[in-house]
Amino acid sequence: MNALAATTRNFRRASRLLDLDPKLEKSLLIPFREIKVECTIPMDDGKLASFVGFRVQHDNARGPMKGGIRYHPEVEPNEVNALAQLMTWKTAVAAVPYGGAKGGIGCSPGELSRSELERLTRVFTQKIHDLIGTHTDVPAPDMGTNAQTMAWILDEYSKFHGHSPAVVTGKPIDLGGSLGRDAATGRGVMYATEALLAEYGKSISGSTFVIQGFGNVGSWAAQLIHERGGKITALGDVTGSIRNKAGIDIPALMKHRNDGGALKDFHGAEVMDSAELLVLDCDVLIPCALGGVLNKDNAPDVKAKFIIEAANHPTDPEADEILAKKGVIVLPDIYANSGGVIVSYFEWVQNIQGFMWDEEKVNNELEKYMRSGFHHTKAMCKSLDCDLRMGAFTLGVNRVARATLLRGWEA
Ligand SMILES: NC(=O)C1=CN([C@@H]2O[C@H](COP(=O)(O)OP(=O)(O)OC[C@H]3O[C@@H](n4cnc5c(N)ncnc54)[C@H](O)[C@@H]3O)[C@@H](O)[C@H]2O)C=CC1
Ligand SMILES: O=C(O)CCC(=O)C(=O)O
Repeated sequence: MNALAATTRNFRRASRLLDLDPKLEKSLLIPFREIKVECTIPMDDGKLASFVGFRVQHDNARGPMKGGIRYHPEVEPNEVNALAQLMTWKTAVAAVPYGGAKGGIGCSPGELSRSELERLTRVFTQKIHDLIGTHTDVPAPDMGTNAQTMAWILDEYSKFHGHSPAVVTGKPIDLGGSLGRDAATGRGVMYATEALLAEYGKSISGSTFVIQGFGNVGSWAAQLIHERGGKITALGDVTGSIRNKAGIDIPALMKHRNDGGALKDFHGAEVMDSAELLVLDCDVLIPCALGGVLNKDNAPDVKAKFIIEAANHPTDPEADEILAKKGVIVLPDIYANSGGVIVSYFEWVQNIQGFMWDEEKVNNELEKYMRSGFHHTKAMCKSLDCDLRMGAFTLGVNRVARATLLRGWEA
């Protein structure tokens, strides 16, 4: 099922559980604005190349729209729409005063030089600068983008609007970024995992983990889980997968990666078939890469007892049903990976106040927000007798619906 159909299906199920008025349901579903722009740049060899950039602004009832910008060859309008909608429910579950948006450029960032990436980012910003802003729509990093990408957007935007640090989050610290933002999504995943396991009398220490994706989210989740005594028995990224039943030495793997080494060349583990990664025997499976990786074809073979959705929409609704029948507990993306946008909110607040927090404050506040999100999600599960995905969706959708009605925006 495509990403938008899957997200919309979950939204409609939540809407039915909440008994929303069909007109309100319709108004919540339709995006506020969809932007599609041509980005043509000269490449390093002097030839022109054209890329297509998107920004979908889904909803702003609860505040400025917020969400990452993805650089990936598979970026297309349908998926960006789904990701923007997910941001609307996610910011509401996290109880941060934002709506939802998402953007992206269809490109292969690994095949572009640094200067090509900079030109592409600046042209994209020139095309959308009038439609984003500190109090309208605030981008952040996602797959294939990072703090440097945000620095270029900030610089280009500021040429038109004056110095505006709060127009993007996930910036370098030297440009007003927040301490702790780089690790925030992975740290939030770790807190979410702790909270879920505790419900079942378990803990990170003594549990086994398999992680797909070793970029920003996956590598921080792996480090923080390893620090707390979790045993990571397998890991994979776009280049391949590795396993070690005794547990992978994550600090050693980080050093290997930071020295430019590929996963498959790491001496502390054996190379394995990536197709097997998601169905390996483990306590906790954490997808931290692409959407739709758990589907009707592989879900019957999943052996993990818990799935923590660090990636956005990694589980297709058909897989959800199969996993539920098998008794696998799935902690949904709109709660599990909300640590990133929570610390983005702290960054935005610090920029607006012109006052920086220390890292301990950022992490303590993040922990509070993650615990509160879990508590409120569980409360919805209890009152509506539903699973965690519907608990999180009903929590988020209900908060956005209330804000919409209070504004008098009912259709
Ligand atoms: N960066 C953030 O703050 C947040 C990211 N997310 C989600 O987390 C996921 C990962 O994002 P980041 O870590 O930021 O991206 P990233 O670009 O830093 O890392 C992506 C990782 O996924 C791997 N990957 C890509 N294609 C793959 C494939 N076919 N098979 C296996 N691995 C593959 C890459 O090799 C890399 O290790 C995405 O779904 C993103 O939307 C969610 C919330 C916040
Ligand atoms: O930090 C943010 O503003 C958004 C991060 C993001 O794109 C996501 O949570 O999927």
